[in-house]
Amino acid sequence: MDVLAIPAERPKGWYLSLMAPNTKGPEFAWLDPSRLYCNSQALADCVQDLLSQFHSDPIDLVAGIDAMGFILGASVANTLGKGFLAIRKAGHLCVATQNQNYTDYSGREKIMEVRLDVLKPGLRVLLVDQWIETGGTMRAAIQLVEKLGATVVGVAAVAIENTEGGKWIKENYKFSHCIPEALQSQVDGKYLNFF
Ligand SMILES: O=P(O)(O)OC[C@H]1O[C@H](OP(=O)(O)OP(=O)(O)O)[C@H](O)[C@@H]1O
Ligand SMILES: Nc1ncnc2[nH]cnc12
Repeated sequence: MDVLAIPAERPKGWYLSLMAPNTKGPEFAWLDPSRLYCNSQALADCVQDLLSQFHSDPIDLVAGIDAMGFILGASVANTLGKGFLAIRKAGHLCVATQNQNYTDYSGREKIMEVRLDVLKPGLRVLLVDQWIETGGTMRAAIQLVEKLGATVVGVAAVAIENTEGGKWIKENYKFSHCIPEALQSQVDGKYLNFF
């Protein structure tokens, strides 16, 4: 595969075949989407797909989740001409933070944190992460934004699996993702036929 090649035709989600399956075992995520960020057209098309639901929504700030959500979130922010806020896994920020416990697809208890001096009532925030599997990580980020009084305009990720938590997000927030309807059942089954 030529990872950097830009095809002549670019149907919806064309870049998803750049993602690579887990070859290391169950303690890792089932997939690594990050190779699609290596292809500049793939990243640009992915960002446009994520923004397609939000063209009529005022957004003040994009927040991305540690770590891979930083890449996609910063790309979305840059495309929108807005700033970017990092939502961190605990233990890195040297300033006062709001913290939130959560459990993700690994089943491990984790803590996420955000600095106290950016989010405030009235601020409209678009939350971006690479992937939503159980939804635990995104739900914690939503809780952090809302605890500080800001508004979650919506949630964007390459994929939102139809898990209990993924469905909760879809039912309660405006959302966008990059998975064509015909591929969603493969994503939910954690196997893509193009691997
Ligand atoms: O919906 P969930 O089950 O909560 O899982 C989703 C989270 O897991 C992945 O990140 P991971 O913690 O693997 O870290 P990374 O971004 O550093 O790769 C992914 O990028 C989301 O942040
Ligand atoms: N990057 C990812 N790919 C697939 N499943 C995931 N679950 C959590 N992160 C994921």
